[in-house]
Amino acid sequence: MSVSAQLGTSAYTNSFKKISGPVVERDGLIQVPEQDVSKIKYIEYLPTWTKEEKYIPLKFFKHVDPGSRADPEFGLLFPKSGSSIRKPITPKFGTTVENVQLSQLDAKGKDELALLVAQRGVVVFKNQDLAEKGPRFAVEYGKHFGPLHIHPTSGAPPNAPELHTVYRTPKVENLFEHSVNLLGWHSDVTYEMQPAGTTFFSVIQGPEAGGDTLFANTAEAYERLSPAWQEFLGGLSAVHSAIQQASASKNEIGIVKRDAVENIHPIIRTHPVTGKKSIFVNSGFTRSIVGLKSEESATILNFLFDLIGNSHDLQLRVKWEPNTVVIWDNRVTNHTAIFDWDSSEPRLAFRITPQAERPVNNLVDLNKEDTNKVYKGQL
Ligand SMILES: O=C(O)CCC(=O)C(=O)O
Ligand SMILES: [Fe+2]
Repeated sequence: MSVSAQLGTSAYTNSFKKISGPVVERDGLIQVPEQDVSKIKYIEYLPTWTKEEKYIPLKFFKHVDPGSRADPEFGLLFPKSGSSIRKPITPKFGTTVENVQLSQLDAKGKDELALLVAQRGVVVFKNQDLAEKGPRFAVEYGKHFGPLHIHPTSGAPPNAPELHTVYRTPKVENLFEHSVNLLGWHSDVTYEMQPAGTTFFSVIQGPEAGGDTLFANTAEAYERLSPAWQEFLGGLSAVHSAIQQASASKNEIGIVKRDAVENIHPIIRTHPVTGKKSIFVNSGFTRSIVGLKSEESATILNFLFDLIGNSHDLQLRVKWEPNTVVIWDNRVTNHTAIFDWDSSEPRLAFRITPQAERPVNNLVDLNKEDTNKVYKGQL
């Protein structure tokens, strides 16, 4: 197998049609076939595309993370006299929260939420009314956390292009025809200069069992490295690419809303709020290490993908129930969908994707457009 064939062949970037099923052109929109729509509870979240929808390249902006303004005592989320409760999912990673209604949080409550998510990596909220409030509410809600990313290829509700939807048709057959599993570990849109930070995801309809989402803690993955490797990797940066995702989408449904980009990010990034370091590579989008020979680069990246994807002792698994909303900090986690059900039950989810700062190794470089000076121009 060639070096390039070992990298970046994730289910996430390559198997849109296999996983999502066919789309048709109807009423001027590319969308799911009519017979599938009757099975869907919240049809306003179904993905749609138009060939005319085009966006100009994203521009740099300074990001002040809402978590940096938060009360570290969490007096609004978890008031001493209140009924809200939090339980860790694993000791260092993930928290489940009950008796907090996300839609009711004011600006200060949302700041606390950003801090909680930064500290715990993944936070699971049960019994939420976000889906019921509709796509536009979700969009307005998410803007507090950063400018919302419009995905270059994903489908979205017609009135909410900022949402990214994930849909699997009832009619996928022979899912494992070409691969023994469909795991696609990634963090979201890391090919952008400023990838996602505090990211919201809700599976609003899914199978009775299956379709869970796996998460890995990349801050903990960094802690597992020896000091020598921490130092070595701290001086390196990697190319993240949207090209495979865009070309798969172009071939399969003829859609690319924004030209594919590549960006270089430090392999070890530092979180602007917690100050913690994490490994910032993912098998979905990270292609090569700047300045290394191809075999060296592939060896290191495959080692890191393996550390993140196969260390079950730094991972957690979310089982979706109706009205669960999960928020992850995309800077300190990787995740993968799980396609393990072959019943005719569809699965429909939406994501709110606020962008955050340009990743930096050292916080002295925070919010400088030219942050990664030493790496620039080496694509
Ligand atoms: O469907 C899932 O469980 C995860 C999908 C995903 O990776 C995403 O929307 O960012
Ligand atoms: Fe994702």
